[in-house]
Amino acid sequence: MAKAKICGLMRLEDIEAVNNAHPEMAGFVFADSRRQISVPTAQNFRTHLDNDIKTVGVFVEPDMKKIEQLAKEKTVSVIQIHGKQNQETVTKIQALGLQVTQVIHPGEELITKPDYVMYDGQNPGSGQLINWTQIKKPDQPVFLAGGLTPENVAKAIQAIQPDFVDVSSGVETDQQKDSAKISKFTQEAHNG
Ligand SMILES: O=C(O)c1ccccc1N[C@@H]1O[C@H](COP(=O)(O)O)[C@@H](O)[C@H]1O
Repeated sequence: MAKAKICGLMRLEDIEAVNNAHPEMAGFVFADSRRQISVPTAQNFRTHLDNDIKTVGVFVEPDMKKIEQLAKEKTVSVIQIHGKQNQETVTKIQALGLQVTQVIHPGEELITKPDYVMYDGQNPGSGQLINWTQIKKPDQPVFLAGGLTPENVAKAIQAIQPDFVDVSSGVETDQQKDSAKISKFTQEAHNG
């Protein structure tokens, strides 16, 4: 069994699909991406999302002004950082009462002290599978991301035994979130 995070929600109907499937976390992308949403959109989505689903703000280079806004309005409770590791930034974000997920690549050493660690590829959100053979388990709860789908997630859980599995492209059809794929992915994660 692994917990699930569905990332890159862009429409109110995506929020409805996530409420129905009920993963543990949902992600809003603030990084430069076709999935990027604004802070007011994320605030609106948060009000429609079930209370017990944790929300995550996804950044490459953290924008502290946006992060302060997100913390103040309680729009997210976790910040996911794909960029360079920097302990000063991690500490600043934690001081706002938010948790931090540091993304690293297979084979890379963790040099910061985040709350969670995520293994993802060099091109986040591209649906590319990562090299599972180079994953070392840190002390923190670990997320596996990169190219997961409803079809391969059970195999990934069996191989790596991550605490969380994370998906964006793998639950889309024609670049939009697909409610049936979101349900199947979440079920497979919870049963895996
Ligand atoms: O989804 C994006 O566009 C994105 C942009 C910038 C940083 C991260 C992004 N997404 C993250 O990528 C992983 C894996 O995505 P995929 O399943 O391989 O498509 C996921 O954690 C998203 O949070």
